[in-house]
Amino acid sequence: MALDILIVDDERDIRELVSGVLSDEGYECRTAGGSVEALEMVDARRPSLVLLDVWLHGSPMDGLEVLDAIKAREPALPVIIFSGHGNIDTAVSAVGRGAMDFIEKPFEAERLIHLVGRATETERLRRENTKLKNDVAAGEEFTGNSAVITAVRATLKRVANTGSRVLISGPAGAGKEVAARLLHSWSPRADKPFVIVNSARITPERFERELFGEEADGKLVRAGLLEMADGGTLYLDEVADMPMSTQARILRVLTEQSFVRVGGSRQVGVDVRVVSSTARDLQAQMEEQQFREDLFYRLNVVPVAIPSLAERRDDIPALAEHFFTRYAAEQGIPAPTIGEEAMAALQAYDWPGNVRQLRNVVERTIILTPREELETVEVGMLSGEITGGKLGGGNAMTALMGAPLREARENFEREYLNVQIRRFSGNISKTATFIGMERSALHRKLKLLGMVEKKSGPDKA
Ligand SMILES: Nc1ncnc2c1ncn2[C@@H]1O[C@H](COP(=O)(O)OP(=O)(O)OP(=O)(O)O)[C@@H](O)[C@H]1O
Repeated sequence: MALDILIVDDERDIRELVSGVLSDEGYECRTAGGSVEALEMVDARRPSLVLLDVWLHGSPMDGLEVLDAIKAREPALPVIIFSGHGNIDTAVSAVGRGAMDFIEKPFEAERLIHLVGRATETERLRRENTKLKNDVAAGEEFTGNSAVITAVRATLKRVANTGSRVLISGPAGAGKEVAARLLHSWSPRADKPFVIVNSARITPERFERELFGEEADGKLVRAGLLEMADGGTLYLDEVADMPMSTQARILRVLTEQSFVRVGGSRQVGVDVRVVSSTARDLQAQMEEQQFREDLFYRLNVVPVAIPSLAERRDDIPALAEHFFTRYAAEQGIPAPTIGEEAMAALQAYDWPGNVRQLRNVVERTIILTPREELETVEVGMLSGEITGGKLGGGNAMTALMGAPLREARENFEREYLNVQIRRFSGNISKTATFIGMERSALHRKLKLLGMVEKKSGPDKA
């Protein structure tokens, strides 16, 4: 995770010496011999720290003026001043003008390393935090062991090292971002930033500024998301919401690995891996001229589809346990066990909001249930939206009471089998085992009740 240091000194020997010492410490160094070149380099790519000489012979600006120019661009960018004997006063005034510290020439390598380490501490912490956040999100582990999620995980693992572009499709809340973070954490870019471009939340007017940053009179005004993602992964969330004009520009970035900031003319080079996601049918968007076909083919090198939770109900137990454990830990209580009936209700529900909704339901259950009752999660603790009328809820019971026994029994059986079959994703063998019936007997029962077997699910036997 090399931090980028810009060394500005008119003496070549000093530049080379400092750059040698710091490179040995694992920093990436750029050097400039004069003020124009120095500011040019700051504008081309924001460094993590600038080491700046007070005297810059042969330059239009001296060190203090360069310091002012840097602070005008990026007040938060740390600068350390090199001062010679006899200009300590100047160095002190530089600190008054925003320099972080100064170091007197000639200096010991140890002192230089110490000062640079201290000056870059904030930047290092910021990067480590980003990494930590990525790890935590990846720490979601992309829970689930259904066949489809296992296959998705295998694809992500296979392409993580390659740098190929990946397009993740699936409905809202299904886990597209979790998958993208996992891919990033498995890639060689893991310790570089994972930057999200949330296309649905950025207004079309602001889009290009957000993505490409701004420049005025050749000077950096604000770095954009692309620049911040340099070396890492850029996640284009809900890519179909990107305005057409931006689509054309992003296409150029993909082919040239460089771009021009808004209001600028210089080419800024970046090395980013682009992972995008969509909940919409991009094919239809293309037919309606809402999405560029050439961009689609560039982004969709490796397609990864994450189905809705209802299409992979076998993941529900693992996900529910994962969230109950997590939210119980947050409340400082032991992870509850999930009662059989409660689990059946969770597995039978359709989850229009997918994994996000499941997570919210679990969180709500943990918060709303008194602690002493939380040893086992019972069906009654789950919110009505999950159990509503499906599992012997009030309405269903009233309907049964109003019917003769035979009809009531048939209605009950129909309802019961419906839930169980959905719970096992249409797998008749698993359903039969669970309800304690022979498979053939279950077939007969379903026929008798006029229930058509679901055509989905791994086992249509
Ligand atoms: N496989 C998973 N394992 C653990 N948590 C998951 C998983 N999938 C989704 N989640 C949880 O659901 C939340 C929503 O997932 P995510 O943000 O990845 O969805 P998405 O498909 O990107 O949808 P959207 O575009 O609406 O954000 C995540 O914050 C995470 O808590």
